[in-house]
Amino acid sequence: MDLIHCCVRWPWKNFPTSKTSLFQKEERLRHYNPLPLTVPAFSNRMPAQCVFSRIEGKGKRSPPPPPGGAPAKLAAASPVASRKWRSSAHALRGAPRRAQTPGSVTYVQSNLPRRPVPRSPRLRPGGAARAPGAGRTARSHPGAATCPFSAKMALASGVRFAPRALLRPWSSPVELFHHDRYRHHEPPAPVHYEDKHVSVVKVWGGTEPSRYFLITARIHKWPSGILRLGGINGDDISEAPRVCPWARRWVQTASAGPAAALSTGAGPSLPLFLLLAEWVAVMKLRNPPVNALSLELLTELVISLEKLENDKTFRGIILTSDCPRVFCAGLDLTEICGRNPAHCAEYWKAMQELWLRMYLSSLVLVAAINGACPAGGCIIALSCDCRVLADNPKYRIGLNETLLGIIAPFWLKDTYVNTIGHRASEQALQLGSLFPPAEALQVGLVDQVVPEDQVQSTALSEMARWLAVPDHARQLTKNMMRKATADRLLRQRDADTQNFVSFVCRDSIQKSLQAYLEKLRQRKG
Ligand SMILES: CCCCCCCCCCCC/C=C/CC(=O)SCCNC(=O)CCNC(=O)[C@H](O)C(C)(C)COP(=O)(O)OP(=O)(O)OC[C@H]1O[C@@H](n2cnc3c(N)ncnc32)[C@H](O)[C@@H]1OP(=O)(O)O
Repeated sequence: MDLIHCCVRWPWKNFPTSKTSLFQKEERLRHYNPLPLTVPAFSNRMPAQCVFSRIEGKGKRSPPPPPGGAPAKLAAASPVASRKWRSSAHALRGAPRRAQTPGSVTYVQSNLPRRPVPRSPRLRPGGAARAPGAGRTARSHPGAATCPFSAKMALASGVRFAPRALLRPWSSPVELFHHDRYRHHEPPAPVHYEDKHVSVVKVWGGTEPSRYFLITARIHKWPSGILRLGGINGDDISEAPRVCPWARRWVQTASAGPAAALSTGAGPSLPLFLLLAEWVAVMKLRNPPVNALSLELLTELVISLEKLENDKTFRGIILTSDCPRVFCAGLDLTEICGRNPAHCAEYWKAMQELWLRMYLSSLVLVAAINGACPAGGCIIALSCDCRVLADNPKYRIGLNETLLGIIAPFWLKDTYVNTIGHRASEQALQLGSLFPPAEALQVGLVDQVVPEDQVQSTALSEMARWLAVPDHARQLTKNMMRKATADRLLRQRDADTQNFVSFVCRDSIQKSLQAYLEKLRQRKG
């Protein structure tokens, strides 16, 4: 299994979930002393100030750490990073303004007189930034100096903007990078590009489609200005010509925010700013050939879930498959076929544990189902909060246990009933129905069916939608909806394990499992 964590620094620990709080935070932001901070180009320890510290004095910029180093640092620093930042923010507020170092481009001041900043701008999440005075001219105010994009960028690109827009969180550069915290880190892809607006200095992260990446780019008119562009892409970003229009457009539309920038064509059209507020982990199941739930995979999943749950910086997980054409083939039948009862018991306990963790997870779980999803695979998907299925008639989803001669245990049945209702479950369970996408959508097994290349981006938009809800309210509601079902298993866990073991260890069941496995192998031939 592969874990990919994408993260974005945001100035506040909790992303504002309502317009009011957004305004409040924006106000707070305005009053920060816009001192140039010298931070390492790839610092993981400045979750907030990074946003305002793109511009660094000459000779002061630390070289970026090797990409392999950053994730490790981040892993260590993430929970305390915001605390550290808070204390540095306090220190900053009282600190005297430093003289600008030669060569640094820290403040962007226009000659226009300052005007009081209106107090109630109209913010449109995801849309073009609109504030009183928008579209008339580029102005400066104390806060504008903190944004390295602001006036110069607008002048360079001809974009007309309002100063308030420059302060908008999503008009600031955002950072997004992907790394595999627990396993390995991919080397950055060699992508270079240069044009009159921007040159891409480095791309961090993989170039594989639908991966997360970070582009470090240089804005030409600001020799010392480094911009980091984060992105989520369904496209292959390894082709420079595709990166650059994206990057350029991002720059040009910075005043309208990344969401608008991403919807300009090269990036997916997402309300990205919501997603960018916190960290989202992407878990890719990777147990070839069919992501069968082996004991090892179950254990990995449980451990990873626990880690992510305990890491308070994460708010959501997107679960998807790294194996072509299969999301998850369900129980690994080789784990229960021809094995001793002790092994079967251990295996089933791991399955219960995973279901309990997923079903009651406080994180938002979105299943990006990019392949076939039978039986246990379907249960994994149903334990998530939301399911996006690729529109391919071969990608069928459902509980087909009866066709194997086995019976779905009560908690699998309950999960099914909770999702599609009693009558539909009764029918589907008895018939062992595997639904093609259109039918799965109709019966309510999945929430969206989209073209295959849009599964990841749709999952991300869904994630944004779920993350827009305050965590505590969403979590309590989830708990209220699901606890009784989970409690039922918790009360009967041992009995359920015994039932499972005695059932699958029966000779007749072993024979039918063997025959089924044989059939699968022959089908391949
Ligand atoms: C009255 C009291 C009752 C008490 C009740 C007690 C409780 C009883 C408990 C019973 C358990 C209930 C829970 C069951 C949940 C399950 O998950 S059961 C597993 C069901 N899974 C399936 O049926 C999926 C079968 N696989 C497929 O349909 C296909 O493989 C696929 C659509 C997923 C992918 O197709 P394709 O890409 O064409 O690959 P294949 O060529 O078919 O397979 C490649 C390779 O993988 C092997 N394989 C496939 N599935 C599994 C699997 N689930 N486990 C292990 N191995 C699998 C397949 O054999 C091939 O192997 P070789 O490469 O040929 O060796």
